[in-house]
Amino acid sequence: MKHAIYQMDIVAGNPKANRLRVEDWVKETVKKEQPDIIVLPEMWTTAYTLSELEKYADVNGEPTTSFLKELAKTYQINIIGGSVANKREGKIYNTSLVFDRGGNLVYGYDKMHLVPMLNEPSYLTGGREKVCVFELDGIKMGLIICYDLRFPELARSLALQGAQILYVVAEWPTARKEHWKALQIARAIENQFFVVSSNRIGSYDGEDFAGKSMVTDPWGNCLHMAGETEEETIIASLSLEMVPKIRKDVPIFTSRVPELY
Ligand SMILES: NC(=O)CCC(=O)C(=O)O
Repeated sequence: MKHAIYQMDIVAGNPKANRLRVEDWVKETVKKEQPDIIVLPEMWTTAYTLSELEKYADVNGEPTTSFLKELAKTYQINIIGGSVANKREGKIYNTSLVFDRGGNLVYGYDKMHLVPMLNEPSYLTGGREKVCVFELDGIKMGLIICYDLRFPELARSLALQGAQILYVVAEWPTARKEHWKALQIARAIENQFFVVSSNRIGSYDGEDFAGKSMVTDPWGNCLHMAGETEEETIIASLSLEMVPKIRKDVPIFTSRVPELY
């Protein structure tokens, strides 16, 4: 399954400009690489303009849903749509949307762990739906948003539900870049699945973002890592047969005794 991961800079508070950038990137990348699936970062329409989200947030998932749906259908690609600020019933969520090649919305997720270090709890509402896996091209996958990466129980739940790939869409700051790398490798090793991430670069309101979008295999090898400061596209084909092989060779899922812990 060929992935194209967009490590992008984000124009703060300008959803229209960011949609144009994504549209151009998809057009160019599909022409050059014919990926099966594309991956975008967290809050890619607005950046962390939290105090202004009343103005910039989507309303009931629009216009992002129509925009990504159209891209998926036009280019017949699966889309892990990063996340966007999304207003529903007077509350703003940090919402991820996933589309298949036919433009069908196959999964939606509201970020459940809001990050205190970036002041999210003052502006956003955390999702309270139980997480689940979704399927694209017949492969089970899970998706988490940035700070969620620090909660191993969440990734484990998705692995137990059969995920072979975990996507992490992020705006992870440079200040904690060592955690970013180590946590992805840890989640990959302990759950024996691929971890694929898209992080932004650039700065907003005094915070620098780390880039270093990554692809880690189920053995914990980092197969790809982007740089820290430039927009980049990672192209990665995943050998999914590694997942059952490693789960057979190091059978942690049959060795677990969850009733004891
Ligand atoms: N956007 C985020 O969730 C940032 C998470 C973060 O800064 C951290 O976990 O550290």
